[in-house]
Amino acid sequence: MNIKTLENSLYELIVETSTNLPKDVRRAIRKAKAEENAGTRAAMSLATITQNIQMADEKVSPICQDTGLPTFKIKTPVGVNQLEISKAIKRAMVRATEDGKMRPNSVDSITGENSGDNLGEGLPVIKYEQWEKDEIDIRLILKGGGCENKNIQYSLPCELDGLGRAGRDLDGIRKCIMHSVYQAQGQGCSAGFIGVGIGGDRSSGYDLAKAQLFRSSEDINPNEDLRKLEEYVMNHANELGIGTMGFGGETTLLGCKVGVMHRIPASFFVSVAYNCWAFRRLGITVNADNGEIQEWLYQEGEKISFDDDAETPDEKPEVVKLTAPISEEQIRTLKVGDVVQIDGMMYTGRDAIHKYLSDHDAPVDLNGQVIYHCGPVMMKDEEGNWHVKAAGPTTSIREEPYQGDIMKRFGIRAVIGKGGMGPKTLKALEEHGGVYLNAIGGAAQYYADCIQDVEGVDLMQFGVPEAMWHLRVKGFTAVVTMDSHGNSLHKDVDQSSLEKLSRFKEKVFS
Ligand SMILES: O=C(O)C[C@H](O)C(=O)O
Ligand code: SF4
Repeated sequence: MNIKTLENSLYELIVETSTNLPKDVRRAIRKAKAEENAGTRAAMSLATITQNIQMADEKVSPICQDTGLPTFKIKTPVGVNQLEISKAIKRAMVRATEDGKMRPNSVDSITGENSGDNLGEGLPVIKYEQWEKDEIDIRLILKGGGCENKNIQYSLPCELDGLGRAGRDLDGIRKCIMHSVYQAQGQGCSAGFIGVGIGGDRSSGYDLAKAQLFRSSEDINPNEDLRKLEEYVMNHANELGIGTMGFGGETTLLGCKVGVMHRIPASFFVSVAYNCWAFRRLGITVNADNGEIQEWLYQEGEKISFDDDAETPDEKPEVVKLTAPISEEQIRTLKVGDVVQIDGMMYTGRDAIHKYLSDHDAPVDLNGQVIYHCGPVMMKDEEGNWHVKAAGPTTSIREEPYQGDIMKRFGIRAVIGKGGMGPKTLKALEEHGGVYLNAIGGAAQYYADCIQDVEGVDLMQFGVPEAMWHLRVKGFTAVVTMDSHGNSLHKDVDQSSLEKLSRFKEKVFS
C-alpha cells in the first residue's frame, strides 16, 4: 500500500470530521429547528448553531473548539499491516493539529502537561477488526469532553429520581434511558444523541453504547424490542422540556440507538454514551492497494446547507449592551432571560486557571472584568501573533467549587460559560453582584468571529486550551441564566424536567 496516500486520506477524514457535520446529523438539526417557535431562546440558540455549522464548513475550521477524543474504528482485509495504519493515523493527526483543524487535546493525566500534538499514551484510540472484504473501512468519532462527562452507567435494579425502581427488564431499561436524558440537562450541549448498550460488563457495556454512535441516526433497529424502545424514547424524551442548551424548549434529544449483548447472571448494566449536537463522526472506505479514498460514509442524500440561516430572525430579542469593565450597579440591573452583548476585554479561564487562582494572585487586574470558560483553538502566525481558530464555551459546573470565591476576591462581575452553575455560585452572585451568562455550546466559529484581537496570554504552562487568553471582543452575545437576585434558569429547568420525568413512572413494556 502507498502509505503516504493513506496518510493523506486519513488527514482528509480528520479535517472533514472536525469541520463538516455529516448529512444525517444536519437533517436531525434542521428538523429540531423547524419545531421551535420563533422568538424563543431555543429558536435563537438553534439559529446560532446552524449558522455555526455553516461557518465551520465554509472556513474549514473546527465546528466546536473541543475537537474531542479521537476514536478510530477500522476494519481491514486479512494481511493488511495494521501497525503501518496506526503510524499513518498519528502523522495525519499531528498535521491536522498543526493546521488548526484539531485542538491540542492530549494531556498527561499525572503532570497535566499537554503534548501539543494530540498524541500521548493511549491516544488517539484506534480499534481494529478484520473482515473478509477487500477494502479498508475507517470510521472516526471526535467526541467532546462535556458530553462524555454526561455518560452514565446504571446497574440494575436501581432507584431513579422521579421514576422509582428500575428492574431487570425492558421497562427498567426504558427508565434508565429516560433518566439519562434528564440527568444530562443542557450540560452536554443538548439537543444530543445517545447510544445505549445493554448488558456486558462495565467496559464492554460502554463500548457497546459508543458503537451505537457509529450507526446512522436514521437506521431502523432490526431487533423488534430495541426498535420499540428507540421509538418510545424518541417520542417521549422531548416531553422533558430541557431543550437546546438546557434553556427549555421542544427538542432535547436528536437520536437514540440501542444495542444489546449478553451479560453474566450477577450483573445487569445499562450504559449510555451521550453525544452533543456537534456529533462529529464520519467514515471512509479506502482502497487497500493504493490507500486512496473510495467512498465517504454517512453521506447519503442531499446535504442540507444552512446558509440562509444567518439571516436575522424577525422577532429579535432586545439586547442589553455591556462594555467591560462592568460596574456592580449595571450587573444588578440584569435578570434571567436578558440577552446581553459584550464589547471590550474578556479573559479565558477554565479548570487549571480556577485551581490556580484559588491560591495565587491573578496575572491581570480582573476588577469589573469578564471571565470566559473557554479553551480555544489558537494558531501562531510567522510574526509570532496568535489567532483564534475556534472559541466556544466549556461546561461551567466543573468550576463550581472555586467560582464564587474567585469572583469575590478579584472583583469579577460576569462569567460566561455553558450549562449553568450550582447553588454556591448562585449565592455568591447575589452577595457580590455578579451574573452568569450562558453562551451557546459548540458555536466555536460564531464566537471566534466576535473576537477582534488577542491582546496577550498568561499561564501558558497549562497548555493552549487551559491558558488565560486576553481577548478583545465585539458584540459577544450570551443569555443571562443566573442573576444577582437569586434566580437561575438552570435550577428551574432541572426542577420542571424532574417533574415531567416522573410522568414516565408507569410501566410501558412488560
Ligand atoms: O473542552 C471544551 O472546550 C468544551 C468541552 O467539550 C465541554 O463541553 O465542556
Ligand atoms: S462544547 Fe459542547 S459541542 Fe463542544 S464538544 Fe463540548 S459538549 Fe460537544
